[in-house]
Amino acid sequence: MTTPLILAVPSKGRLQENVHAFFSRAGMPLTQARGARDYRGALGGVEGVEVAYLSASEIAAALASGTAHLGVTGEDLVRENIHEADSRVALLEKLGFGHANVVVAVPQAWIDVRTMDDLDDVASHFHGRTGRRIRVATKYVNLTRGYFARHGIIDYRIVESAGATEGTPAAGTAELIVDITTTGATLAANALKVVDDGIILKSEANLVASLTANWSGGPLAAARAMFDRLGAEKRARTMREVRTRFADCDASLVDEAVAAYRCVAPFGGPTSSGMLTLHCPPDTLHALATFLRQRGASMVTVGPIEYVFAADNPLYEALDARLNG
Ligand SMILES: Nc1ncnc2c1ncn2[C@@H]1O[C@H](COP(=O)(O)OP(=O)(O)OP(=O)(O)O)[C@@H](O)[C@H]1O
Ligand SMILES: O=P(O)(O)OC[C@H]1O[C@H](OP(=O)(O)OP(=O)(O)O)[C@H](O)[C@@H]1O
Ligand SMILES: [Mg+2]
Repeated sequence: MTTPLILAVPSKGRLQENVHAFFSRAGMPLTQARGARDYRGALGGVEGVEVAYLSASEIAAALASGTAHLGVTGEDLVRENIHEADSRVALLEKLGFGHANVVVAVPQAWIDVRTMDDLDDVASHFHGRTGRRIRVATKYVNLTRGYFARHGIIDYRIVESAGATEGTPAAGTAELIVDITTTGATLAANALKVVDDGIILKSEANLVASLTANWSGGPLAAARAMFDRLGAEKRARTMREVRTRFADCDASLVDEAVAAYRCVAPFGGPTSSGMLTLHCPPDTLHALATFLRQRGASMVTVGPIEYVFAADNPLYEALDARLNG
């Protein structure tokens, strides 16, 4: 038996549902053989994949150590939990969900603190005046150290926080925080504000590959099949199929349409009877349909596309380049 590809996906939390939807959309539903308490599963439609259900932060660790080949987790957790992340994992694709910014936030009452430079001044004064260093509450210890160092801030100390980080300034256990924010509601509710140049990272969920895992044989072949489907679904999702037939439809008209409406002619120019198929992005669709009718089409149909399988496999090529580059 060949060794399986281990795909690590969130077992809980806010990314879980989106990850399931992401694979299902590409025709590869995550299936848990023995119900939701089974922490191993399979991926429908692709042979040789074993799904490991882990927490979002455990996924980063599994990718770094190579116990998982692929995983879906937030970039914030990758950068925080993996030392020199880019040498051990490859962030193959941003997935468009799980958006959150890792930010430096201070009390709104600190009206003189707008920038990281202002914060540096406050930190030095605080140290000089009290003999203590200002405390930064966070669970993003490594991201905080790196960012503060890049801004030349040294007069601070980190108070590790496991949860309710935004409450620490009011509770008197820290002066400021580094945490993630999405809507800003939690920061506002705790009378905190983001420092102007205090966005450490704009994070979202990523498809991440381990560069330390053993890819030989089975796993690489499984990844290729999985990525072929993901790529086909992605191309399909961003396009609509446009069909028409009219006598004056010729190659130059197709060139014009391709240039003006960012569409593609997947099967080339029109047939001898003027039958044409185009793939067109949603935002230029109506303009394209108007153009075709002005040029003589009496009917234009538009439909969704489920998959576009092409010769290339961009995700696989990206992985291959990182593994062999
Ligand atoms: N508003 C948000 N709050 C927290 N995490 C968010 C938010 N929006 C997106 N995320 C992302 O979700 C991921 C965290 O997911 P989740 O909360 O499931 O894991 P976790 O909190 O690390 O799990 P654990 O309970 O083991 O600590 C991070 O990558 C984070 O950036
Ligand atoms: O900017 P907002 O939209 O308000 O979101 C940010 C908040 O959401 C998350 O907390 P969560 O509710 O997950 O609680 P937890 O951190 O205790 O898990 C995160 O840790 C922030 O506290
Ligand atoms: Mg949380």
